[in-house]
Amino acid sequence: MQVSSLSLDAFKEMDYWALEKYNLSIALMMENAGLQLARLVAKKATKGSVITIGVGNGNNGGGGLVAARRLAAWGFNVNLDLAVSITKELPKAQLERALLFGAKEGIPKKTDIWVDAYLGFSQRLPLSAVFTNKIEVANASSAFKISLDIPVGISKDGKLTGFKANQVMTLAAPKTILEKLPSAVEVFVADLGIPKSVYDHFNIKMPDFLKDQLIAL
Ligand SMILES: NC(=O)C1=CN([C@@H]2O[C@H](COP(=O)(O)OP(=O)(O)OC[C@H]3O[C@@H](n4cnc5c(N)ncnc54)[C@H](O)[C@@H]3O)[C@@H](O)[C@H]2O)[C@@H](O)CC1
Ligand SMILES: [K+]
Repeated sequence: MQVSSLSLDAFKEMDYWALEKYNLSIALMMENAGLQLARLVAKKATKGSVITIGVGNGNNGGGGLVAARRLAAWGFNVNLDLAVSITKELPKAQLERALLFGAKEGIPKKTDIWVDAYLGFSQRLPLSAVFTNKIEVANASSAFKISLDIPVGISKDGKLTGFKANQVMTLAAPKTILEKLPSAVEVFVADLGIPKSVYDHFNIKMPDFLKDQLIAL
């Protein structure tokens, strides 16, 4: 029987296998993730929308920074809430590009759309104080909230204890941890460019990415 949702560990295994077997790189997949995230944000935004993207020092942050660059390129007002110093090679390069494209560092007075690319599937609970403080500030804002991959601070049983996302854009395949989110939270799955043979190998149903690379679940 094929499954459609994966545990985070099963997803990491599939992801790693795809990277190795098909000579894919994280940078390449991050580019796909960031483009789909930018599309989802742009659907919600209007011309004058103020967008804040919360960024951590990992690949989740890197995906958020690709989205920041794409949104800035489309003319949006993009702000970056850097939770920690961005020192890792890949997110650092993405940060430099996003700034060159016109994204600004800092939290503006009012945000219309707040994106959580603070932490993704490598987050360990409890979060450090710097992240809990960031989540508190974001949750106190009236902004529409979108999480990349999984919300920062989500508990193992899927309780939305952290960032209060209105939408979650998860990558490549649905994750079981997202099944227990409140029903009002809209979950989307985005195409990372992983081929069908990888889904078949792991006995997972591939979302119909031929139709659209961003699918509402
Ligand atoms: N193929 C892939 O693996 C891809 C992954 N992408 C994204 O990358 C994410 C995973 O990236 P990473 O593994 O770099 O990690 P994350 O971005 O989830 O986390 C970054 C780092 O935060 C630190 N951290 C973890 N728990 C913490 C805590 N409690 N307090 C403070 N710091 C903490 C860790 O050092 C961790 O490495 C995914 O969720 C997804 O969004 C995408 O960008 C593209 C492709
Ligand atoms: K996230």
